[in-house]
Amino acid sequence: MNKELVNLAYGLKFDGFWKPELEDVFSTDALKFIRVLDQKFGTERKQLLLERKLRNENWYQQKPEFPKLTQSIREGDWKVAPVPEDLQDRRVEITGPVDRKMIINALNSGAKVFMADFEDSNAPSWANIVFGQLNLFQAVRGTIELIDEERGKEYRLNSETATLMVRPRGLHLEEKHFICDDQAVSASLFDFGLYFFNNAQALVEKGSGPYFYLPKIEYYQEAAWWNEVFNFSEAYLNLKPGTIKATVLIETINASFQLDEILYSLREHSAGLNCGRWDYLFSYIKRYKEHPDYIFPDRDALTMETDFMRAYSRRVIQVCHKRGAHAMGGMAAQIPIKNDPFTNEAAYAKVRADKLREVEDGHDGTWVAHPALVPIALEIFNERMPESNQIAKQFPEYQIAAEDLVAKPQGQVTEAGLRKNISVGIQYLAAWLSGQGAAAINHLMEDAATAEISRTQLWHWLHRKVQLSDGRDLSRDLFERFYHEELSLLETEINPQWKDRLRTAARSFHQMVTAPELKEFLTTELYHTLT
Ligand SMILES: CC(=O)SCCNC(=O)CCNC(=O)[C@H](O)C(C)(C)COP(=O)(O)OP(=O)(O)OC[C@H]1O[C@@H](n2cnc3c(N)ncnc32)[C@H](O)[C@@H]1OP(=O)(O)O
Ligand SMILES: O=CC(=O)O
Ligand SMILES: [Mg+2]
Repeated sequence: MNKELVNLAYGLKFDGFWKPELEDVFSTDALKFIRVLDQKFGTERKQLLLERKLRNENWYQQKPEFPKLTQSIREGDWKVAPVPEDLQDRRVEITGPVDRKMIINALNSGAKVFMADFEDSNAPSWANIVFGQLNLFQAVRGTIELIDEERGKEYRLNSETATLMVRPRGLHLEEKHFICDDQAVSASLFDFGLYFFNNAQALVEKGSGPYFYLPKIEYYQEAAWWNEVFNFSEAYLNLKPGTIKATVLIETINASFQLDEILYSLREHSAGLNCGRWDYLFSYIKRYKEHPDYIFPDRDALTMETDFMRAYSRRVIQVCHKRGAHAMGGMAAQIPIKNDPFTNEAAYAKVRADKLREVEDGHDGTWVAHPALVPIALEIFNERMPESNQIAKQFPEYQIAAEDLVAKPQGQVTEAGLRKNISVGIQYLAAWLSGQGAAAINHLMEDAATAEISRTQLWHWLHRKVQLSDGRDLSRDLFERFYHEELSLLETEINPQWKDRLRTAARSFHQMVTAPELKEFLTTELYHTLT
């Protein structure tokens, strides 16, 4: 890419570093497409975000209900368009950031689908974003490889690989390295647009297609916006309408009330829904932050067995199957524990139990965070779901009312839970600020969604001066004591070389937790600090 040419020809201002090998991805035609997308859809995205903000103000004071305006959609007899062959069987999907080695490992993992993630598990530094696009460009063409000389390991794709899906960043995020009319372009349009423009044709030619996961959608109007983006993009490349397929993550409390509407908005492009449980909890805590009766217990107590979580996941299954769509399960946070077979087995047992509940409840597939968990989840789904999916199974017996989706969480807030949130939050932020969007902390997968639960819970508990299980009220002084003790502990354990980074992360985390207002996303607050 010639920087000056881009600046002159397309009115885009480019402000990132450049490497010649990126030329494949940043052709001037691809950049022109980003420019066109942003011009055509950028203003409406901002409008949607504004509406989101207005709707979310005092959300908790409104009676939980399914929208009256769209009753006919909920009661209507319609189905989504069928999905292509390579999206029929999605029993196990592996996810991971758009890192070169992980892309190769995930595609070779034996999972049916790999979701390459620009979102929760990716810290959106310019390097991660652009090399992520290059990695995917080569993955689509089968040329991606990595030679790790130090470990004497070479990575290439097997002859059979997982179907590739890509998760662009959410609507709230921007890509600051591309400026269009003095404004940063939408990160959603940037990630989607570049991947789509560079790869859609090649994917179709090899019998697959441009498939996406859409994160953090809150209202069906946002799904309708994506649908327009898809229609326009297909026409731009002369692709058959409906070539793009997308699974929407149901990971906000608002979206839970609009499942039919979201599927309907995308019905020619829909590849079902997925239960993004971690962001869902984060969203629920945010929307109920002012409610006098809602206190969320320790993070560990908020499991999929909790009434409101079970109601949410079962409703996703019920609605998806009624509409002929896949209902995908979510991510258990356990990952393998090396050199400790006993605790490792306990972690695997938790994953098995989670996948068993999902398949028995009616999910058509699930997510795993690590290649070692692919066979574990496959075994459960193979045993209980002999067909490619179980969409044909209807669940009229699931009687889920609006109130069930927001049933009050039960349980206690403990000192241990509080300390864990502080420690995990600081450690995750330190990883994120150094460019790593997913990390293994306390043998669990942590990413932006899980860390957000820790942050919002602490903010909520502190601002409500919550009573701990031992009877103490959480005063600011008590919080400060826990915070400093947890930070000191981390400082003694960390390699001295990383101490400064840890302290910077701790300062940012502390600031967000003690701020008078709960910030909507840590990723938007801290994006400016990522280079
Ligand atoms: C809330 C949500 O949005 S969930 C979805 C988003 N989150 C994710 O996708 C997280 C995905 N998982 C991960 O990022 C990783 O598993 C982590 C960071 C949690 C742990 O990674 P590591 O510390 O590297 O794990 P570990 O050392 O056990 O890895 C062993 C091997 O598996 C590979 N691996 C681990 N996880 C993955 C993955 N998800 N995809 C592909 N390869 C993986 C590693 O690269 C490593 O490869 P190598 O042996 O060739 O060097
Ligand atoms: O994206 C998935 C989630 O659980 O959040
Ligand atoms: Mg998420």
